[in-house]
Amino acid sequence: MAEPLLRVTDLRKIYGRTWAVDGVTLTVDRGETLAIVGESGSGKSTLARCVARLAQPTSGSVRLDGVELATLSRRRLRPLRPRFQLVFQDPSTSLNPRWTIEQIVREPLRLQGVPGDVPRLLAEVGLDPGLAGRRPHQLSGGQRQRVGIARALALSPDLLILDEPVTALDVSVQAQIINLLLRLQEERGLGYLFISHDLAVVSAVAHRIAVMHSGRLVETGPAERILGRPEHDYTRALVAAVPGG
Ligand SMILES: Nc1ncnc2c1ncn2[C@@H]1O[C@H](COP(=O)(O)OP(=O)(O)OP(=O)(O)O)[C@@H](O)[C@H]1O
Repeated sequence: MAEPLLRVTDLRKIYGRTWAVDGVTLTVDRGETLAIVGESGSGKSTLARCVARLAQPTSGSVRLDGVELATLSRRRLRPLRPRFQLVFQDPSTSLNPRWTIEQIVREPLRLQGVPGDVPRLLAEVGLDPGLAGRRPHQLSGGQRQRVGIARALALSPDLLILDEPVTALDVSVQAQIINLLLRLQEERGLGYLFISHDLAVVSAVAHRIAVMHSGRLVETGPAERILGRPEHDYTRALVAAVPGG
């Protein structure tokens, strides 16, 4: 069988006495969205940060296309960074307010020393390339998140780690960003590790869902099965809490 794009095995992260991530095993294929759902404090963001190596895992394995990331030095990790990129929850804090949109989207290209077509990236995420000279505060929340996505796409990654990417947005804007993410996945064959506490959002994007509780995955399966016939009590409670669910 082909190696999945992302294979996380028995990943752990301890903060003081808290096992924020406690033995997580999962895979994400090319073109697939695995959503991680769970309440606040269940460890979702820590998992995302460990996979992206913004936090150093305490133990366990993170393999991208079979290459181990968890134990690589920063220097050896650097050439692999373009292949996995993060999109953050709040574009108003994750985009440098002093930079223009052009500078923000160009930054990963500059750091890797590669050329790139910023106007084309802006157009690809549905932004008028004429906005390139503006600064983040001159854009709407949805436009800012499109900039965050354009920045993440600049180095042509295989995997996007999306940490609550639409949580800070109005519901109507959420739908537009979700549609954009679906289109980009189809066009580019991207794998998504999609972190969200919102099951309504997750039902629109996920192929599979992993349910996280106290640092562990209590249940993983196809999205329809997890949402329609949850097996674990914790998942049942999450699903029951969704309006109309
Ligand atoms: N840098 C840190 N230092 C100490 N403890 C931390 C740190 N980051 C997370 N934790 C703890 O790890 C646990 C998991 O937190 P995490 O933020 O990963 O959960 P989450 O599911 O993403 O929650 P939220 O949706 O509120 O961000 C919590 O108990 C949290 O207090």
